[in-house]
Order: sequence, then C-alpha cells, then structure tokens
Amino acid sequence: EEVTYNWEVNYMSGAPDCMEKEDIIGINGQFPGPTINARAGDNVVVYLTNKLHDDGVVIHWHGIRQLKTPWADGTAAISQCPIKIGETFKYNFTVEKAGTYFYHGHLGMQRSAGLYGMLIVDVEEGKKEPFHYDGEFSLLLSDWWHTSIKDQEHDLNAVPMNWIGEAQSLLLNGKGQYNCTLAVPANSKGANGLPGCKFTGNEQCAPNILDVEPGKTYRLRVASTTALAALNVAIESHNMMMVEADGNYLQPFWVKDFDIYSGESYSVIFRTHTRSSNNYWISVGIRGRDPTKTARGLAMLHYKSTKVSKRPMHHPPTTHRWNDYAYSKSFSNKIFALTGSPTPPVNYDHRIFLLNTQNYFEGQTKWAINNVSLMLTDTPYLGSIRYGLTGSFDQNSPPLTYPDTYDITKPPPNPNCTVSSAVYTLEFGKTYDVILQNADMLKAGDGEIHPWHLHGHDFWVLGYGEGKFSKKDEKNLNLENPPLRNTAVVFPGGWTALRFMTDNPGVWAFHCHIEPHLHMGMGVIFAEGVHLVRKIPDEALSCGDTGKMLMSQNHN
Ligand SMILES: O=C1O[C@H]([C@@H](O)CO)C(O)=C1O
Repeated sequence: EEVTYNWEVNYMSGAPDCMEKEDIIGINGQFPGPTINARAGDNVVVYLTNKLHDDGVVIHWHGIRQLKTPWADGTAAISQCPIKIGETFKYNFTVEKAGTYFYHGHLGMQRSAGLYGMLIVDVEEGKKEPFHYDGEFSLLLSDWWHTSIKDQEHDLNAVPMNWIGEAQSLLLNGKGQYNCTLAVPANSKGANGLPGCKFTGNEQCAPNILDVEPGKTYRLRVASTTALAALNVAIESHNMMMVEADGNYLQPFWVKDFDIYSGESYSVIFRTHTRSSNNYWISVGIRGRDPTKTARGLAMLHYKSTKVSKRPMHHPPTTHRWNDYAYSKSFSNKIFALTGSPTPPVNYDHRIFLLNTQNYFEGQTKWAINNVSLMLTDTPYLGSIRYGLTGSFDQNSPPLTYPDTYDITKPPPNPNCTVSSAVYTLEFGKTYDVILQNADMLKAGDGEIHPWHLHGHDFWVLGYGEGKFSKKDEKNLNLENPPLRNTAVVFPGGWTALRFMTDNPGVWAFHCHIEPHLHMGMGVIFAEGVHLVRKIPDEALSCGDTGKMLMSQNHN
C-alpha cells in the first residue's frame, strides 16, 4: 500500500513548555509534526513543501534503511540538496520493518528547533508481533531551549565557543513545564521553588494524560530526539518489559526504569493493576549530564476507574544519579536480540577505529574523529560520487585509526584538529567493524556520552568496554545474540564495538546524535556501492556542482 502525506514546513510560535517561543519549526502548523502511521512493506510518500522564509529544509526518516532510495534519506549535503524556499520535494520510500521510528530535520540544527515527529510502522496485515498488548501509546522525548537555533549556531561557532548550556525543559510529545511543576499540588511550592502548575487542561503545556483501564496490557513506544540530554524513563508503581529497540525485537527483560539516548527508540510493555483508585506519574529525567538546571518531564497514567483530576498519591519517581555510569552500562549490557534474530557474520573483513576527541580548529571548539572534524560541502555526496565530480569534496581518505600511543585518559596532546569533507569509501558487500573509542575532552578528566547513529543500516552492537579497545577485548565480543540497532552509545573512557554489512548502495552519515556535537563536526561519511545507485531524482541534486552539471546537460 501507499500512504501519502502533504506537509508544509513553517515557522510558528507556541508555548510548549508554557513559555512563548517564536521560531519553532512545525509541520502544517503542528509541533511536534504529525505522526506517520504505516505498515511494514508500505510505500510512504511525503510531499514536503518548504515554507520557511530564510532557509532550506530536509527531513530524515530515522531508522528507515532507504534500500534503493538513498536519495530519500533526507540528509542535507549528503543525500540531497536542501529543499529551496517555496519548493516541494517528493520523498518516496519503503518502510520494510515494523517498529518505532521517528523523523526529524537534518539541516543545520533544525531538529533542535522542533522539526520532528513519530513514524510508527505496524506489522503487515495478518501478522502478529511477538508480544501481546491491548492498547498502545507513544512518547516522543525532546529537550528544549528558549534561545533560537540561529543564536545557538552562532554561539557554538564563536571564538571562544559560547556553549549552549543545559536545556530549559524536557518535552514529552512536545509538552513540558518550565515555570511550574506538576510534582506538587497547584497551591504549593516544589523543592526547587517552582509553584505547582494550575492547568485547566487546554493549555499547550498541560501534561500528556495516558488513559488506561485496569487489568490490561499496554505498549508504550518511546523515542528520543533530544539535542543533548540522555534520559531515563520510569512509570511509578509499574514495571516495564523491554521488547523492541530501534525497530528490532529484544529478548524481553523487566526493568523499573530505562535509559534512552538521543536517536534511540524502545517499546516497553506494562500491565495495569487489576484494581486501582489512583493515577500514576510517568517521569523522565536527565542522566549523563548535569540535571540541576532542567526539571524532569512528567506525564500522567490515568486509570479510567479514577477521576482524571485526582493527583497521583506519591511523588514522581526520582531519576537515578546522573553520573552513575555503571548503572547505565548495566542496562546497556542487558540488551540482547530476541532469540531467532539475525546473527552477525563471525568474521569481519575490515575494521575501522574512530577516536572521539574534542579539539580546536582556528580557535573554534570542534569534535574530531581520528583528529578530523567533519565539514560538509555544498554538493550532496550522493551526486558528486555517483557522477565522479572529484572537485566537490576532499578526495583524501580519512584515517582508519589513531596512533597506538594515544592516551585516552588525557586531553589530546595536540589540541588542534583538521577540518575536512573527506569520505570513507567502504568496499561493497563486506562485513565492517567500527570500534568507537571515547577519550578525554579538552578539560582533563572530563568525558561525555556520545550516541552514534548510522544511516542506511542497522548494526549489531557487539559490546561495550572500559579503557582502550585492545586484543584482549576481542574474545568478549558478543557474536551470539547482539542486538541490532541504528544508534549506540559510547561511554566516557570506554569503547563500543559495532558490526554491519555494506549491503545498501548509497552515501550514509554516521554521527553523534547530539545536535551541537554534529554541528561541531562529530561525524563521518560512509560511501558504499554508489556506482550501483540507479536514478537519483534531479530535484535532489539541484545545488552545488551537481546543480551545475544538470544545468549544462539541459542546455545540450
Ligand atoms: O561540546 C561541548 O562543549 C561543552 C564543554 O565541553 C565546554 O563548554 C560540553 O559540555 C559539550 O558537550
């Protein structure tokens, strides 16, 4: 089947966290954008019209493989040109696999401005999920700043950098509370001095209410599109069974709360109490970064057996201490693929080591991979590589590893990196390992979480480890039941090992999903089998050198 959407991307004002903001990027006047609902095997068609008055736009369909449609991946300067002001671009792609996905802007920092929404793919007609549920909900999580992305981009580029700082609020389906708290009754004050919120329920920033019946089973789909924050989700008094991650089934396991990094999605199953005269909190808090400036996000689980106005009896669940990385790791290490899922090839053909460091380039703060910080060009790589336009980007091969002697427990000995548009050319039809290696930042003893997202593929997460990856770690890689995902985190001072197959002709970004970090160059470009790419729509290439090429062809 085909599901078609007509969308206009526009600036709008709103008060998602109760504070008015001007330059939110919405779709058809909605923030967050409309949810896409499709079934596995469907063709999704989105006619996207750019109604912004001062910028191009693209949308990336996060977690969708784009086999045979690499030009529809929605990455500016990689898979297509930004859609020009006033123009319409037709995205047309197949959603192969049931699961919980989302979509978002992928030009500059437009995702942070609110350009995102859910993309839910159900199993094919007549097929069943490997778990049962009576009803479902979805929560798209994001973090929110009151400054515009233009100001943020400007501040991040400044010499010295003016860091954007922590978010003003957390949003659940685009709703949060900045100047009041739901955690105390309307007429009292919270521990942080914030007054209790007084909502009639019609306010844009009134909390999400999830209506449930007693004694039923629900599926909660959660995706995180945060710009910066790692999050933790808990439902008061209800355990959750993890069943899906990034559109892949998990070997089910029970948790009281779970971590979710930007770019990830999960489905959890929970059972409601057979009788209840209470309502309960759903609580989302920050982990991995200083949470003191950003209040937790809250929603309410409302039992239909109880009045919706009844406040939950207890205080919302508190989020585990933000810098207890052992806690995060123990969760990540519990995630395995459902028995019977595809297993990785036991051997790899090529292995690439990617060292993550914070550096300077001409005084600007950057993030670099093997000392190279990514700078995109004006011509989409998919076109320039397909048509052999070698002048369009740096033709050197970026480094496949970093020096043996590099000490990851110290800031980079040379604080400066280089900046380049170079591309990793991967051999088609092979098995690749990527070892992400985290290291100290410019400030000694400081490290941060980076959630790495790969376009065009799922990868197997073979394992996480401490320190520098070495020969002895080899035997600890999980080749039996590693989860397939499209996003995986690398912890401070550690490494993460991934494996994937180069089976999808195209040019694919692999990058830190933290929006300011990508802006600061934290990514690489993989090109594979581009000669096998068939027709790329002209509209995808109408800028830079491919634009000139098309013009001269049309003249002939
Ligand atoms: O890229 C970053 O810069 C700041 C800090 O390192 C310098 O202010 C921070 O927390 C980041 O994630």
